[in-house]
Amino acid sequence: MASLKPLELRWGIIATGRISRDFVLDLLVDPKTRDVHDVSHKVTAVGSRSTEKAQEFIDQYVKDGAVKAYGSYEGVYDDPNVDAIYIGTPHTHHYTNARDGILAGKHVLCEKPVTCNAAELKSLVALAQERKVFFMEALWTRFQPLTREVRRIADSGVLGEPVLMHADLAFDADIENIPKTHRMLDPQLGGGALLDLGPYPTIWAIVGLYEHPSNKLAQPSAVTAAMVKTPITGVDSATSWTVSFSNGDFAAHANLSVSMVIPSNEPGVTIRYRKGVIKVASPIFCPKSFTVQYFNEKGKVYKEETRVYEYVGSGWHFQADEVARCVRDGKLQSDLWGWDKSILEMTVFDEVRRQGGYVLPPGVEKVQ
Ligand SMILES: NC(=O)C1=CN([C@@H]2O[C@H](COP(=O)(O)OP(=O)(O)OC[C@H]3O[C@@H](n4cnc5c(N)ncnc54)[C@H](OP(=O)(O)O)[C@@H]3O)[C@@H](O)[C@H]2O)C=CC1
Ligand SMILES: O=C1OC[C@@H](O)[C@H](O)[C@H]1O
Repeated sequence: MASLKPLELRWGIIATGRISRDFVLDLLVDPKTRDVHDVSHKVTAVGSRSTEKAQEFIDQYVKDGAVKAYGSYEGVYDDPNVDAIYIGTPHTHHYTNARDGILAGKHVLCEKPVTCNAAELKSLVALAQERKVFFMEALWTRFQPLTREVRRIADSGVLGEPVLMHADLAFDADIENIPKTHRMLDPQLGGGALLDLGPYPTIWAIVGLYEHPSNKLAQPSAVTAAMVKTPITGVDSATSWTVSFSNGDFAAHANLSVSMVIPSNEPGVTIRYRKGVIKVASPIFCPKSFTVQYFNEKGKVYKEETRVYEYVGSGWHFQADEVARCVRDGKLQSDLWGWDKSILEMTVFDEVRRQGGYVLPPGVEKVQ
């Protein structure tokens, strides 16, 4: 039997900031170390607002003289040796970068939050369909083996239906001491806790409740929210919101929260089912373990299991493998993190910002 050659996806990197570095370092990890044999990755171009920065990024991280350095993002969009672009710019640039990449015929993996609002996202989805390119938000947590296993256990029905869940993500962004132009503080860059950290509690609400078979992929029935704003620039320093699902006999709530002023990322995620609990360890964007408790008829824990995950790299490569497989198979969206999920996320964020009174400056939202 002829051996199948792995598909090698050729990546162009848009922007040379922190997350582009992290993503590229994971792209360079040998896929065989995570038992992946059907796809592989190659960085062929890096685009930055400055050619020097692009070259420095290549020299420091990619370490391959054949990689092309561009002093503009357009250079990467137009490079025939690039199959897919990875967008690592600040939130409010995602729409324009993704649109330009799609229009140039590239497949697109775009950092979270994929856009500033649901309208921008829907417009990109329509464009990706029209141009027949793959397009996905880089919600890396969804592709990690731990998350897939949580989903498998929940789907097996052994815990019964979920009823209530909590998911929280906090870190101290040192907002008193960073410049007001930092992406965490500047409203022009979509600053604040919700847009930066909110995708993570949301991914767990989607895995725990939206994707649960009993919900039948019904949209949330209600969203309630509260925001605390920092006087420094007016963006949210902490936000809490509840997403309710109610579909026939199924009713469940997700209590979600984020903060950029607390120096602790506990308590993580707790999904409470009728017959047990799943507790996912912090940090919830890349947890390394989770515990399942099984209840007897009296609601007492009769069995507890903890699973621990280890792999080479930092966890961003799993989403890259998904992109490569989807491109290989001619898919425009992922089955694991499809457009419906990003649209749900951005629609909830629009509503949370509406209730919290967080209006982005004029001109920031390119589609409304
Ligand atoms: N998945 C994850 O774990 C993480 C995701 N992120 C997401 O990635 C995105 C970028 O975050 P991060 O890497 O921390 O940000 P950085 O500020 O470190 O990098 C952003 C890069 O975008 C480019 N850029 C283009 N326009 C601007 C502008 N007006 N202001 C600042 N930078 C600009 C710059 O690259 P250049 O000069 O080369 O053009 C810059 O280096 C965010 O949307 C964030 O949500 C962030 C951290 C972790
Ligand atoms: O995606 C992210 O995850 C980790 C956080 O530290 C970071 O601010 C955020 O962008």
